[in-house]
Amino acid sequence: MNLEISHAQFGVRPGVTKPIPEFLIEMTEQGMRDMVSKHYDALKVSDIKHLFPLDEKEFEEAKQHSADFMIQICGGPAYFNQNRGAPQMVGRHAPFRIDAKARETWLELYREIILDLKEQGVTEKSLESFWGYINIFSIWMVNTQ
Ligand code: HEM
Repeated sequence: MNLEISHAQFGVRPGVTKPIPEFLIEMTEQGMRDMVSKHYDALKVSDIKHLFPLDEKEFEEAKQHSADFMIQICGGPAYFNQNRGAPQMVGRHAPFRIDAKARETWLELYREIILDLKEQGVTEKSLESFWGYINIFSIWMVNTQ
C-alpha cells in the first residue's frame, strides 16, 4: 500500500481529489467517527499536542467537528456545513502555527490508523484514495515556514 507523504512546497496548493465513495461505504459513518477519534487521541499525546484543545469537552467537540467533515467530504451527509457552516479549512487552520513538521506528524498518526483499517478489511484501493486526499489537502493547511 502506498502511504507516502508528498513533499510540500510552502505556499503552493496542489489540486485535491476527494476520496472515492467506496471508502465511506466500507467504513460506515461510525467507523469514520472511530477513525477520527483514534487520530485525535494520538494527536493528544504527540509533539503537536499544544495545537489542540486542552479542555476535555472542547476536545470531544473537536473530534465531532472533524468527523463531521470527513464524513461529508467522503460523500456522506453535510454534517459539517449543518453544524459549523462553510468549511473554509485554510481559514479555520489559520490561527494555528502549522509547519511542514506538524503536517508530517499529523499524517504519520493517520498512517498508523490506516494500516490498522487494512487489517480490519477495508480495501487498499479505498484506503489509498483516502490517504491521497489527506496527503495533498494537508499541504494546504501548512501556514508557517
Ligand atoms: C496539516 C496538518 C493538520 C494539522 C496540524 C491540523 C490541526 C488542526 C487544529 C489545531 C485544529 C483546531 C482544533 C480542532 O478543532 O481540532 C483543526 C481543526 C480542524 N481540522 Fe485540522 N489540521 C491538519 C490538517 C487537516 C486536514 C487535512 C483536514 C481535512 C481533511 C483537517 C480538518 C479539520 C477540521 C474539519 C477541523 C475542525 C474545524 C472547525 O470545526 O472549526 N485538518 N485542525
